[in-house]
Amino acid sequence: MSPDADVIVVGLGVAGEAIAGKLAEAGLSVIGIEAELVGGECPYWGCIPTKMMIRAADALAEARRVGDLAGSAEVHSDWSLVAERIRSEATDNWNDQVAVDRLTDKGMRFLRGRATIRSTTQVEVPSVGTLTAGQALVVTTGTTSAIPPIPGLADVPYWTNRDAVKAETLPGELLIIGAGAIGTEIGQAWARFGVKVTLLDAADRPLAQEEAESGALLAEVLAAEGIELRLGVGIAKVSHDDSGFTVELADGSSVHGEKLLVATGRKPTLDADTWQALGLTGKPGTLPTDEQLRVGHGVWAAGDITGHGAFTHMATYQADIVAASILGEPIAGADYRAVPRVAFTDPEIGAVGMTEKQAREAGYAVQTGSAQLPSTSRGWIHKVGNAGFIKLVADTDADVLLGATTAGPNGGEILGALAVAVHARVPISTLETMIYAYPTFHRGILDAVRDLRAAQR
Ligand SMILES: Cc1cc2nc3c(=O)[nH]c(=O)nc-3n(C[C@H](O)[C@H](O)[C@H](O)COP(=O)(O)OP(=O)(O)OC[C@H]3O[C@@H](n4cnc5c(N)ncnc54)[C@H](O)[C@@H]3O)c2cc1C
Ligand SMILES: NC(=O)c1ccc[n+]([C@@H]2O[C@H](COP(=O)([O-])OP(=O)(O)OC[C@H]3O[C@@H](n4cnc5c(N)ncnc54)[C@H](O)[C@@H]3O)[C@@H](O)[C@H]2O)c1
Repeated sequence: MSPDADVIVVGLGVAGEAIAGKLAEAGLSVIGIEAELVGGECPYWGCIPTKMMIRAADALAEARRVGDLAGSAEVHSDWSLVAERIRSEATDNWNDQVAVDRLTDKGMRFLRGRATIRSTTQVEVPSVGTLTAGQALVVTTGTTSAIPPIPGLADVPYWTNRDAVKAETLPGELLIIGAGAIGTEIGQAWARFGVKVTLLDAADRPLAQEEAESGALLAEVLAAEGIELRLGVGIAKVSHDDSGFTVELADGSSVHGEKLLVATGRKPTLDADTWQALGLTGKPGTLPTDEQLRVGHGVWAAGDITGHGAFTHMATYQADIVAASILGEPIAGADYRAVPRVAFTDPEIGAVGMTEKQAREAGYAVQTGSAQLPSTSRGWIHKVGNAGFIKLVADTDADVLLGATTAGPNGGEILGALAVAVHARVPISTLETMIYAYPTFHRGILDAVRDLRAAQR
């Protein structure tokens, strides 16, 4: 029996859309299957709409800083502008026709439906039947919200990021379980629009995977903006009645609020049958891949499902490798040493590579150096809203950086320089002797390098 296509791509989110488009453009016959919306989580319920919220919330915060710097400003927030922008500009009212057309114009055959992977070459699609790939099966099915097994939670009408992104009006109060990237970004943005936000996390600080200093700084800033933080305490029970949600904590206290957002991480989308169909053993989880993103013979994966960081830039990075690998083109294998992360809070928390703890646990000879932004020229000029720091994590044997954090105004942009340094293993002696423009925030890197050198002496 002849195959139905050279390549079948299951899941047309960020990674699948990029791979299917590249392969179709290169002349392969490609079938792409999507259960929901082509583009996936990022454009419709993730990165883009939440960053529109943050852009608006940051404008409110800056306007409120006028009193300290330039006179006075009366600020009135109006969420309807944000909701309308998300609906019309970001998501086209959650309609993916433009994205579908972009792919079909490249020659891809599009199928809407939830595919079931039957083997390393065969996929079943409702009302279509079984399809066979001749050359490659690409699994790009992403992740969904992980809902923890907290007693009572499954029985209450909690929100995930999807409900928050679709909100036409804001509640008076929002409880958020999870002070990670989603919880802190949405929590701060909504608080700036007047919502009384409570952030709950079992970990003792926000962004618990990042440097301890990042969490401490963010906790201080969020508290100063009126957000209640209940950190380092587990959640015993959740209940809901006409007056809203009650979250009972393990220390015996409780909090009450109108809406409850659960932002406790993501989980991979593959069940046990799919896992077996792909020839894998053990418990289903994220897909194990080699450096060309191969899961096994004729099967590739990319994006969140590979477990190398749930970021759009990871999905697109891996997509390029998958497309080249299938086309037999030369490309460097995946390298995860310098994965950049940015929490788009204010201050932005940028980070790349290893944290100090990770570097020490990996056995490197570690030395750190840091600079506080308010003590730099630009930070001092900036004044209100200048909280932040730059922290470098060095391998003193090799004299290169293993990781870095850039917290502060434009922290995610300043990160760029240090992402290059970690990725390209730029010698610290080079970072020490290059010229940094004055007075920029990134000039703080030089202060942090000098602090590192002083600690080495
Ligand atoms: C609130 C939020 C904010 C975020 N902000 C950022 C950010 O600022 N920066 C950043 O880099 N990342 C951000 N992310 C993460 C980013 O959205 C993801 O890393 C990215 O979407 C991953 O792309 P993907 O293709 O792996 O998966 P997805 O985008 O999840 O796409 C997977 C697709 O596969 C489809 N699918 C699944 N199973 C099947 C099946 N059996 N058959 C057919 N189709 C199927 C799904 O419907 C989905 O469309 C954010 C995420 C969230 C939730
Ligand atoms: N700016 C960005 O790039 C961005 C923004 C949003 C989301 N994302 C991606 O989406 C992923 C998911 O975001 P997220 O914020 O849901 O996850 P996360 O992993 O960043 O944070 C989850 C938080 O929930 C807490 N938690 C887990 N179970 C808990 C429980 N039972 N009780 C109390 N607290 C609990 C954890 O301690 C953690 O702090 C992120 O890891 C990131 O990859 C990226």
